[in-house]
Amino acid sequence: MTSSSDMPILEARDIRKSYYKNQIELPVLRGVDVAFHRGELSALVGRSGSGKSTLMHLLATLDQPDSGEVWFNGKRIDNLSRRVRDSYRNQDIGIIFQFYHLLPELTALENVLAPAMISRSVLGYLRERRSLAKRAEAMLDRVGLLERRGHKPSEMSGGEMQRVAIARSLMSEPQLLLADEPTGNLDTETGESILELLQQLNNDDGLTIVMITHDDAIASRADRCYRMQDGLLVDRLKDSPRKASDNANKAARLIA
Ligand SMILES: Nc1ncnc2c1ncn2[C@@H]1O[C@H](COP(=O)(O)OP(=O)(O)OP(=O)(O)O)[C@@H](O)[C@H]1O
Repeated sequence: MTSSSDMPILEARDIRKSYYKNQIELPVLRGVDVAFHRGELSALVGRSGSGKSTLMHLLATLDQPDSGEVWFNGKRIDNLSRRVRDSYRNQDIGIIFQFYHLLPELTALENVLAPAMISRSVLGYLRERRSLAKRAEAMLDRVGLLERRGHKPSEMSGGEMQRVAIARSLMSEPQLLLADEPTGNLDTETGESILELLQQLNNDDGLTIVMITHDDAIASRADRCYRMQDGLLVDRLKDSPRKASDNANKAARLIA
């Protein structure tokens, strides 16, 4: 029998996805099975065009597969209504991207607050605005950027913008962070500091992280690593089940 701690937090089952150009089918995912476990830092590594971002979009329910299933915490989520999928995305997962996706007119603090504002009614936001602002400051502090709270993206470095994006992704206390090439736009040293931050969030807070990268050296920092090639998962490169159970216990303690 599978105990709840063995159950993957996020799972893709036989996922297939094609794009069409001039009525010609381009199969991008050709039957992907992959399971990510609570408390682990996992990497999906593969060359450009292997289908990593497409898979991440499906795992995040930003798009739907042609066939196959996506499961989160033991529930199928790919076939839910748009509204329920949106709420999964807003509440249960955090997402960060290579190019940060910050709003240029807003300060760091306002960017961190933006999803909380958008997902609430005006009244709901006004009622909670003090505690939300406090939490946003705590998240900026967590990523080492509190003193930059009033800076706009144009006044920040790439590494700082990625930290703001990470702080924003943590606002809803997600169970899982999906990171698409989180260091892809950064120099080696800055990328290293972002990787260290992700490792801290994983080790210290028990946050489950799935990181997409084309870089083997970055992927080697993960506890578990899967290789994608031409729309298929071809290799499971390493496992670390002990870390998983340690972190699952840590996450359970945090929730309690
Ligand atoms: N909306 C789309 N329409 C048509 N083709 C697409 C679309 N999105 C992606 N593709 C194609 O699907 C394939 C896989 O793309 P995907 O972005 O998933 O790969 P990737 O491994 O993440 O690559 P990269 O590291 O360069 O982002 C590529 O050949 C790409 O050109």
